[in-house]
Amino acid sequence: MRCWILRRTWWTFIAMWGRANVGILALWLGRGRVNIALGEKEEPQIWRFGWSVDILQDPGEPDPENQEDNKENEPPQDGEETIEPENGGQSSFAPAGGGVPADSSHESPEATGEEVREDNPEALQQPEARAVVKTWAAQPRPPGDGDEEHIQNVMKLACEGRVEALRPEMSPDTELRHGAVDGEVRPGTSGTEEMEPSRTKGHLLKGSVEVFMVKDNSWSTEELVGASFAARGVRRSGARKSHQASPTWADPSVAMVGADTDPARPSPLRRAGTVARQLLAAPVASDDVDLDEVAYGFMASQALFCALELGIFDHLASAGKMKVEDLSKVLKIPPTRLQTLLTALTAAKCLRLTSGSYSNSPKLGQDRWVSSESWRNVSKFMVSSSKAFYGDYLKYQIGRLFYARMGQLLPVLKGEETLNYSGWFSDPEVAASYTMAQHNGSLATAKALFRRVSLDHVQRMLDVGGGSGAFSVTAVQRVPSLFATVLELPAVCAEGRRLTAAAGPAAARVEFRALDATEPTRWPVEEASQDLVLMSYLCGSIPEEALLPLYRNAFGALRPGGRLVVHDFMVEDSKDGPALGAYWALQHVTVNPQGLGLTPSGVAERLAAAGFEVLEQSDLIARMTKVVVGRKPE
Ligand SMILES: C[S@@+](CC[C@H](N)C(=O)[O-])C[C@H]1O[C@@H](n2cnc3c(N)ncnc32)[C@H](O)[C@@H]1O
Repeated sequence: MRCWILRRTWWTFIAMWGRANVGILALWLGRGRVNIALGEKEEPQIWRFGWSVDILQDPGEPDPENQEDNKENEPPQDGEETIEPENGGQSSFAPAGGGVPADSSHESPEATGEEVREDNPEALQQPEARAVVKTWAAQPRPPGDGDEEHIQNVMKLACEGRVEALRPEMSPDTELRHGAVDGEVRPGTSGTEEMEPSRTKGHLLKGSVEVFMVKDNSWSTEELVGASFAARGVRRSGARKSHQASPTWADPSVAMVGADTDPARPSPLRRAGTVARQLLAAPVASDDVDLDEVAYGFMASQALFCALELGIFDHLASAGKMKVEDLSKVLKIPPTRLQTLLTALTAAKCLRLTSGSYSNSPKLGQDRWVSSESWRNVSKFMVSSSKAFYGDYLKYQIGRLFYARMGQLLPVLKGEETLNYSGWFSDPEVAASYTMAQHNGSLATAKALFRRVSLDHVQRMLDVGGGSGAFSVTAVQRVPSLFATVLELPAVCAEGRRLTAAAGPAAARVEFRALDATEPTRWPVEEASQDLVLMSYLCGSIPEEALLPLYRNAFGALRPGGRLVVHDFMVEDSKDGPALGAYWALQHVTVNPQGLGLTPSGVAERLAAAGFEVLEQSDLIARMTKVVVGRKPE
């Protein structure tokens, strides 16, 4: 027995010793890989942030006379590596790329550095991994290289914690990180425009870069800056190479290695890119509320609404950039006061301040490598000449009307009476202003909806609570034989007729009929005469008790096989978000306190109760609106 115990102890000791050695070896190997991944030179020389693979393989002083070097520093020309705005405009670098490529088999694991992640993910969290990134980013720029301003800007923004994702349509940070790193392709939407999956891939990669730069507060400024440069370098160089190498957009960094370097000797850029992606995948340090952002967000809202009211974005768009004194003369606002507004807008990233002048997001083709992707939203969405402009929606409806309504939330929650839509719109000015704003907000959404919901075989459509007729106009423009009837409150019908008239001859196929949807009377259409009934943003605007009668009316109006499409602000069935859907539901309390905070299952249950088969529940505007489709059985 003693002998057995001794033998056992001896073997246990040997096994532990062996394991310890393997562990030490693994750590050593992991450390080696990390060092390799971050660059062979302990003290990298002047770093050029990845504009040229050649230079990156051997970082050194760029030759100012060398035309190739200079070319790499030039901003890309319009049309190069860009997506046109109508495609969703998500990425100006990699039109449809990003994520992990479908086929990366040409790469050795060593070249991709993937084993760093798989074998030893902790290695990337080790201090030396970050330290090297830090050293790397902190390298001085060669004089005359022309990028100092950018570096300073990025550093400044990173220091202030202001470099972050701007896109409201993005998924939560964590998802993006993992989505990007795992190369997952997720359909998504951009604002109100639908994106193709391939573009979504690019979007995810782009998004991830922006997100990791900021959101993880556990990172030091140097780490953020360093990793951001790493990721940008990878993306930028890779996008060019993959563009040349293949019409399908693969992971830029991978494409770059495959196309331009010897896989046996991966370039420092490639390795650094891998590290950046690993860091990207690091768990989010905190999921806590940002109390200040929530509490003081209304001040930023007002800055934005005032800028829209004053036409600041339009002025800056025409002039390119303006000093506060010049803008003050144009707007006739005292310079000190205006300065305060401009500072707030700059802090909120609506504007950019460079050498004492203010500008909107840079235009495509300028300043791209640091800023254009993250600072495009104002130029794209808030300048009235842009196709994607929705500033009027924010200005007239959110800024002028809902902002004030929201101030009534507490009394309404406590039971105080409030005006419903019908009462609110008895003031024709309110009805007109609201409806005009809604038109500006809904046209793009309508296009996105009808890309999702087919109009094949739809000849007759009812647009209940159809507002300005934005959805009806879009539908009749798509289908030349389609007739649409908008059922709306009387004051809105008047404004709707005026607005649709501007849509040209197709508008003749849109008619407006007055109706209060809360009154369960029969609708002014024949039974079983409609192919499609649409309720966009109506169900959140009327009391819960009116919903089932409304759906029953829709059922009666539809032919067998016809569909009812409910589109609205909705939260998930779990009722824990998303935030934008939840805020809108809360806003609705101030106009419709008896309303149902909409969820897909809440709507679906009522559709089923009215006799519909529920065909689909899906997102339309990411994190904000959803669509539930019911079909009347044949
Ligand atoms: C946010 S707007 C949406 C308009 C349009 N469906 C769209 O998506 O652009 C909500 C609309 O519901 C209409 N609405 C609210 N209560 C209504 C009621 N009881 N009867 C008819 N329409 C109503 C409002 O007049 C308003 O035009």
